[in-house]
Amino acid sequence: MIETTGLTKSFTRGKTKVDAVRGIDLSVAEGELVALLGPNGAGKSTTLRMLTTLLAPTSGSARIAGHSITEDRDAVRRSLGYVGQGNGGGHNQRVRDELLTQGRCYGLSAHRAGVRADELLSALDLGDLAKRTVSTLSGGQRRRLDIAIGLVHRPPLLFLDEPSTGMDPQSRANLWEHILRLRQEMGTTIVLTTHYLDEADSMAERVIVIDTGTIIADDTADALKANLAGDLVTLSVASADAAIGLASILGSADGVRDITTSGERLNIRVVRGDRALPELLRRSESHGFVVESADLSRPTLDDVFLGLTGRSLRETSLRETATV
Ligand SMILES: Nc1ncnc2c1ncn2[C@@H]1O[C@H](COP(=O)(O)OP(=O)(O)OP(=O)(O)O)[C@@H](O)[C@H]1O
Repeated sequence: MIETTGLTKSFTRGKTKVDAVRGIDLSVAEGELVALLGPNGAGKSTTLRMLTTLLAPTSGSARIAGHSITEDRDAVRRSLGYVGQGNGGGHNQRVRDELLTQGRCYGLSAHRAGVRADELLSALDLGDLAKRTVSTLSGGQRRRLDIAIGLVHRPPLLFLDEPSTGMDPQSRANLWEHILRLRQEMGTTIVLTTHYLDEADSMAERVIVIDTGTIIADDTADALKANLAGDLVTLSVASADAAIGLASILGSADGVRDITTSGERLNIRVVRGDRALPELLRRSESHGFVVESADLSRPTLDDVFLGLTGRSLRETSLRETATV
């Protein structure tokens, strides 16, 4: 559905050149649900804007549903829906009229535009709001309308740029219910960007981590967490000396990747915490160390980002948001 080779975009800001996207090679198959995850300014939106033909790449190429984004823009646009970061609905239109107008823009007859509008109102639970003016909708309702607008022409591919940013947890969960249902019913390929680590973790089948314009990891959330971060076992012993002594013994245990001590605590990165913990406790005991407490925590995608870049995604995003 999506194939890119060396996709690159540079901007010139005054005398400064900004390399927003630096040679992205990407392949997304039909029906996949992919999250692009990265801090502010990583190049996620610029990538989406190139793939949707809104921005011309500086170099490299991409094909959407077999069509070149530079040579066959009309066919590309017919193949995709794009829900950008801002709300797309005309504020003074009524909800159903907005969908009718969009359908007409895509060349549907008045009758077919009406049928499609009603289908989408029902699919996105907007039926009760059909006569409401867009400006009176809540943030979550507007986002659902945006998605309906993106789907008017039945595209096989839908791009969502931060679909749930700024929503409360309940509205986010509701939006996701709709996204997942649409996908199940229509088989739509979905590519979205998000800042929400938990969202990428639980909803996407594949997570592509982008930093400074390049892809730095691409896998399922589980595989990224297992391969790049690992679980964290924390053991406490009686003293800092005991912790240092025990660390030298546990370092060679199966599945241990890294051990650090902090006072009487040992922080042990392991491949699979559920398997490693019993072995670590057995070893400690057989060498005469008394473990006073043991804790196992699973990594988050933030740990993955930290492992890859040495920076926390959460902090990077917050810091960069603060300096905008
Ligand atoms: N039109 C533009 N002119 C100049 N620089 C731009 C332009 N659009 C984006 N950039 C710069 O390109 C880089 C990537 O921006 P982009 O919006 O793609 O990041 P992002 O990952 O989508 O960030 P966010 O999560 O904040 O939306 C940033 O440094 C941004 O300031």
